[in-house]
Amino acid sequence: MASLVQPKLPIINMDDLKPGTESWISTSQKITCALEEYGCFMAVYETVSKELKKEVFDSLVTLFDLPIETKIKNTSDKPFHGYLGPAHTRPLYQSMGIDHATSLEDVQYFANLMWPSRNHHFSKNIHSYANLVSKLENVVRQMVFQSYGVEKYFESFNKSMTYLLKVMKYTPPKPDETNLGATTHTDKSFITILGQNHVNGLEVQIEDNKWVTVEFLPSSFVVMATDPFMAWSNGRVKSPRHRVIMHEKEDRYSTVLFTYKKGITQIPEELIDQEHPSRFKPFNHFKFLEFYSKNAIYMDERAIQLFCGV
Ligand SMILES: O=C(O)CCC(=O)C(=O)O
Ligand SMILES: [Fe+2]
Repeated sequence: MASLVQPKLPIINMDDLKPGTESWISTSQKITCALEEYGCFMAVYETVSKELKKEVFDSLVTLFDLPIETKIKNTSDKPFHGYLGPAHTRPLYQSMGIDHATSLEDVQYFANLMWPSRNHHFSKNIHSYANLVSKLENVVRQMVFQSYGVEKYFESFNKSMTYLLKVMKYTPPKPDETNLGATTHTDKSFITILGQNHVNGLEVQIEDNKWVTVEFLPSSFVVMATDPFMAWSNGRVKSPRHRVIMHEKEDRYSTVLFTYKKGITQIPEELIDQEHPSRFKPFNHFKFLEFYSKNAIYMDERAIQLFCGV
């Protein structure tokens, strides 16, 4: 008999974890299993306080209310890093990118473009938020590296990581309009950490034809593996397909912290053995992004296979 229970993503508490403690070790095992089975999990992370979260999401309402002439000033020479407006394939979607969002000067640069008369409040909150979320990314990456016995590569990885905070607004569909907020894809960052206001809409494919609607808990983020992370792990972690469907009548705001790795990413030799023959060649992450932006034949994990699969 078919089960009536709605499948859910694993929920893992990510607050106050100290390397070497029992809870660190057991959490490392849980997240590695979750990333291998689902490619993502829900992280409960109260380190980002409710007050800060409210400040950030309130400021996103103000940000997206700016005139289009202002929003298009958010440009970048890197693919998918600048303002993206609604298009006929995604009429409900807008996004903006704050590159190097863990640096206060870079957030201020973005804020000064949007509000030439200055908006210190925005810069301060976005900068704190990006830093706290980047700490979660660091812990997740360190734990996975440890679980796979390749922690020796962690420090050098940290030195070449860059952070993009992407912020999104989805409006509810008008009658006769598609309710598709974002089409099915896998992510092209290294790790994605996703947060939202109170409006759900993210769906993750956990098996063929089986999608879960992610019901965010208070103080939670979804941690998601990606094509480059899957390739780095030699196929161990899953790069989950996901999409956004707008069922609600309210605007949905979300944030993603995307990490990107500069230079060449090597697949650790420790992750290649008889049971796991080599599946990917070393790759340049930003070159992959460029390749993907010009050859969007596949929006899912087949893109990285095409780029650097063995
Ligand atoms: O807004 C969301 O929940 C998902 C956004 C997303 O998948 C992306 O930007 O890659
Ligand atoms: Fe995504």
